[in-house]
Amino acid sequence: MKKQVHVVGAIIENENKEIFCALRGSDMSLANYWEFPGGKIESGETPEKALVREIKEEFNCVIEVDKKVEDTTYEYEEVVVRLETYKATLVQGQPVALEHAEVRWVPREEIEKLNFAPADIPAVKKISRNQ
Ligand SMILES: Nc1nc2c([nH]c(=O)n2[C@H]2C[C@H](O)[C@@H](COP(=O)(O)OP(=O)(O)OP(=O)(O)O)O2)c(=O)[nH]1
Repeated sequence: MKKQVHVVGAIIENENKEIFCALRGSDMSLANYWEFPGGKIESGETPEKALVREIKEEFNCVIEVDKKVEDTTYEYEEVVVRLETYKATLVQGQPVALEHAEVRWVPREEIEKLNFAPADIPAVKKISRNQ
């Protein structure tokens, strides 16, 4: 059976209705795909707690997690990913890319132009439709 991973992603929006997007580096799995920043939920963690921890670890800032946007399961060649995405806002600091190749604040209606990881597409579509 394929490895199953349960991941959370943050859709962080600023006051200009721009979304924070992160590009995975060429040394990461799913290399060169854009994603909503986040990562794997550790055992005993709530999705919200995992998101706050991952964003602090990878971008050195603090977010507040808001409502859930999407819950998608996507089967990649080697792994099955369940990705839950949540709206979030920055409450402390500005995100800096500690592990990613690039980060960008992208106007909500333009995020569909980025090459997002396949598991993210349902959330990308929802967000760009203004939901
Ligand atoms: N953080 C995040 N991961 C995503 C998204 N979409 C998506 O398919 N993934 C996948 C990529 C990874 O396989 C996994 C997240 O893992 P991670 O970012 O915490 O860890 P990682 O790169 O070290 O993963 P791995 O190579 O060790 O398996 O979920 C997304 O929007 N955000």
